[in-house]
Amino acid sequence: MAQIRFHEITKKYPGTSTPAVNAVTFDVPEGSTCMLVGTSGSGKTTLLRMVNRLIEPTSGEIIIDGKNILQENPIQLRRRIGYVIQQVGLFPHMTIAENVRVTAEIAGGWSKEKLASRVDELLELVGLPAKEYRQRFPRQLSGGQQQRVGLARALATDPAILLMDEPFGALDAITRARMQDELLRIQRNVRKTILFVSHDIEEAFKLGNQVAVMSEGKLIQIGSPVELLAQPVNDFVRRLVGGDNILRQLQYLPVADALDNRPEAVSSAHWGDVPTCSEDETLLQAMLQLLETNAPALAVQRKDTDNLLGYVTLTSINHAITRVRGNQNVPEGTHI
Ligand SMILES: Nc1ncnc2c1ncn2[C@@H]1O[C@H](COP(=O)(O)OP(=O)(O)OP(=O)(O)O)[C@@H](O)[C@H]1O
Repeated sequence: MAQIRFHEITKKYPGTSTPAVNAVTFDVPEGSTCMLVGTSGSGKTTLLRMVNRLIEPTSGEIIIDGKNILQENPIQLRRRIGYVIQQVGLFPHMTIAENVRVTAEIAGGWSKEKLASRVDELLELVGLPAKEYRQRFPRQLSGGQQQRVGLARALATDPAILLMDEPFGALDAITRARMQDELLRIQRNVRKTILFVSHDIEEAFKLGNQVAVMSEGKLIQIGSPVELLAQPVNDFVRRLVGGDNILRQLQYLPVADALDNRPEAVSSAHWGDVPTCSEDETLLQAMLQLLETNAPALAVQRKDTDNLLGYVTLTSINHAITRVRGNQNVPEGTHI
């Protein structure tokens, strides 16, 4: 595993007047997934490709596990970094197994036997049973299956870091959702540090521990999905993350945001009788439970101890959403 640290990283392409990436500083903690979102041309791909030095920064530092990668040999660096893009680019005349194997072969350091079993293991990991798919050719696979091979190939050298640039962008919505679920499953097993460019805010919220919002080369805000929804730094972020979207707020905000200690809807005699829910449930889950049970309130319990934290009611949920929607703190001079 590895941590990625960007420090004042800047890229100015020759002949352009403004930097594509402008003094960006943030950390991607080890084993976590950071989603890069933002408008078209905001510098996401440029930032991503500086990590494996397909693009050389103009200034600043990228530190991986304490080392400035700009002082490393780029070829060796890329062995430690998997790279998945939308155009999978499989070799058409090679079988699936050969396509996966070739990356590890180029990287070197693997015996033939180890490689063969590694390929099978990787195909299984990405949901392609090796027996069935090993000998097929890329043209005999669907787009989603080809994308799985792309992911297996990126994982072939067991890199600590995965860079993913819109990997599921060309897939239909159902296949995309399935691939996202697969990635979450794989990530639970392999725990890579992932930097992932996406245009799809649902995808960013679903996959990201952190979401980094970029605009015009600058990092505007970075935080967990809930932080971005609840405390967007400006209108641009609020619009981008769908801060106006009540359903999304209900889906992501935790019940802890809507606690009411003594709701009027529950007389004190009945406080012990109301249904319970856990503090890590979302406002949407709580709301559905309230509607289904017709209860005046839910008692919110601490996840580990079952201790009572407070109550939620439809009114307190409504207040929480209203509070979030009114929470616009636009810093002076923020240009978007
Ligand atoms: N090789 C290049 N030479 C000059 N300018 C470039 C080059 N590559 C990218 N740019 C410019 O740098 C800026 C950032 O591009 P980049 O591809 O990183 O943005 P992005 O956020 O990934 O965009 P998109 O979401 O559309 O893929 C854009 O203004 C783009 O035109």
